[in-house]
Amino acid sequence: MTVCEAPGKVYLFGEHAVVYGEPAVPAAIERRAAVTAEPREDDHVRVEAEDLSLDGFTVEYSGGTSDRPDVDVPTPLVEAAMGYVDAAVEQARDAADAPDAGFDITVESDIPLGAGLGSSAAVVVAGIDAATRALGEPLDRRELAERAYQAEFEVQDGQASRADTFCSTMGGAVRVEGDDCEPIDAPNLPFVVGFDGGAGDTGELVAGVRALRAEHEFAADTVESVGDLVREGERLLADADPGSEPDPELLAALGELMDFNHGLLAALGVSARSLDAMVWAARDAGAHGAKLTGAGGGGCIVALDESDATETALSFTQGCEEAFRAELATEGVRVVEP
Ligand SMILES: Nc1ncnc2c1ncn2[C@@H]1O[C@H](COP(=O)(O)OP(=O)(O)O)[C@@H](O)[C@H]1O
Ligand SMILES: C[C@@](O)(CCOP(=O)(O)O)CC(=O)O
Ligand SMILES: [Mg+2]
Repeated sequence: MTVCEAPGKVYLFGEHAVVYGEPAVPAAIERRAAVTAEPREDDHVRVEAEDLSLDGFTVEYSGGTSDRPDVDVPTPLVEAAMGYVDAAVEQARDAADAPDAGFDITVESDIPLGAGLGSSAAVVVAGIDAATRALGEPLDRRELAERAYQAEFEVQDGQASRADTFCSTMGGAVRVEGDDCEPIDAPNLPFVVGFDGGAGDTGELVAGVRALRAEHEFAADTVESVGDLVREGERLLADADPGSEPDPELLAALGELMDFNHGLLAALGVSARSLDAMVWAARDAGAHGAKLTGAGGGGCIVALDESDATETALSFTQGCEEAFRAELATEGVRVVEP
């Protein structure tokens, strides 16, 4: 039995624009998905995903995607939920040259689903790592990240960047621009997350931005402007002392860029009333800056505040279901049981 766990992430800045080749800076946070992989004698895959919103379920199916699991929940829900685990198993089979390998897979996660904290990437990264290790063919982290990206790319119909999967694999803060992915030094940023209890459909939201961008030059310019502010944010981070407590001037400058980034994302149509309400509650509470994180449409915002004021204000904000401090996860995917 092999167990690996991988972290979720917040976007300091750059989501959506990163899909079109602009740079983005996500940072891994201490909320993890743990995947257990136990090889089987046959070619079946049995998946236990207790944390899924459909009250959790267990399914068993044989190799290949044509054979759908036999469970008592609507097929589209199962397919949506199974997609990433399926894709991870396929990548592991391919990497280990074991097309008929079967597994018992268990997923346990404390990352809310579809909320912009990268639960899909964490499941895929931990899943491929656990399954390849269980087959005795561990991957180096660069290959693991690349295969995890391929898996997300397939499930999301060709609409994915390498940002989530690279960040979840490596941990810490990273910068991603096209296929150029590098860990970066970052100070210990005081992230506060607000969660509206809902979710957004990543594929649909990305497709919406794609359509806007194709239709209006000003939407394409907006995407480019996101890239410009990310480049400015990168310069700020590069000048800061890595690993230290950030000084107030740096926090103020990063926060200003986050505020700007949220405005541009809202212009691109991916914010929501609940996300805007949480962003404003954070700003009113004195956060240095606040923005939605991830695909948007619903889910989470991230704010910078070293005091407790933002977390407290969010917990009293209508539409905010949960507020918590998110520590930077300096370690990416890790083995819990070899
Ligand atoms: N604990 C889990 N078990 C199985 N699948 C999961 C789990 N967590 C997330 N997933 C998969 O990831 C999907 C959400 O991914 P996505 O829409 O990209 O949002 P995000 O990555 O922001 O959480 C879920 O619908 C499900 O398919
Ligand atoms: C919108 C996007 O930039 C980020 C999506 O993040 P999440 O799956 O919502 O955590 C898409 C991508 O980069 O693959
Ligand atoms: Mg995702």
